[in-house]
Amino acid sequence: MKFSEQLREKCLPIWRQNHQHPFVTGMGNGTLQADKFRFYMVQDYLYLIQYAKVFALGAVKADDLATMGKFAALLDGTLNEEMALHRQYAARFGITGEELEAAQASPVTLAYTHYMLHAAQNGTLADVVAAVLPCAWSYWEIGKELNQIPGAAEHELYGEWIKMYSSDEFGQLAQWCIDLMDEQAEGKSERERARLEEIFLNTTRFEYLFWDMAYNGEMWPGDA
Ligand SMILES: Cc1ncc(C[n+]2csc(CCO)c2C)c(N)n1
Repeated sequence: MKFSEQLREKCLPIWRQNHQHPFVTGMGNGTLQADKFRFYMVQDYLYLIQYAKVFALGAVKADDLATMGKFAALLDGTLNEEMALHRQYAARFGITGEELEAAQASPVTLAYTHYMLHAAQNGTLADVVAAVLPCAWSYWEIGKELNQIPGAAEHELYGEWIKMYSSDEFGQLAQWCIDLMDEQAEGKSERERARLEEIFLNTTRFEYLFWDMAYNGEMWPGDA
């Protein structure tokens, strides 16, 4: 069995919880309250900034030009395309550029992004991939599932999100990460594989916590 298949099998119960989370099902059937998505958009913007840095670390840790180039392209795409799209999408929810720039990371956003950065900074290329893979893979799975719901991709608020993450372009990125994970896990010791599994499991858990944080609008105690 491929390493990525092992990872998926191990995390399947959490993936199921992600798919059943009211934030996710609410995007699919259009019942999610706009203010919950608004909260998510702001936090996700902050998340993407840090995620871009993890891609930059992928270029640092890679030891062949093709992989370095791919991480550099992902970094460019995230910073100069995806984040611009995010700002446009956010504007539809009344979120201004100033609000995005001034936003504070919630406890879960901070914990999740710092965990990924810690794993990436202190580990090998395999650690970088284990940290980013659940984000790409789980969003693709969720995007594809929601896209099968009749009318979901045309919903005026959540349709764009569903179209973006179910797109072939996004699927290719997820598949590239899966293949790189398998390639990097090859020949690694049991101990190293266990560490990669732990990173993958923890970022998978953080994906769930991120949906939950957005659904409940969780900020720091005392903050609005
Ligand atoms: C909490 C959270 N998790 C995953 C993603 C998905 N995602 C973010 S960046 C990226 C790679 C392509 O730029 C992917 C797949 C998200 N947006 N927010």
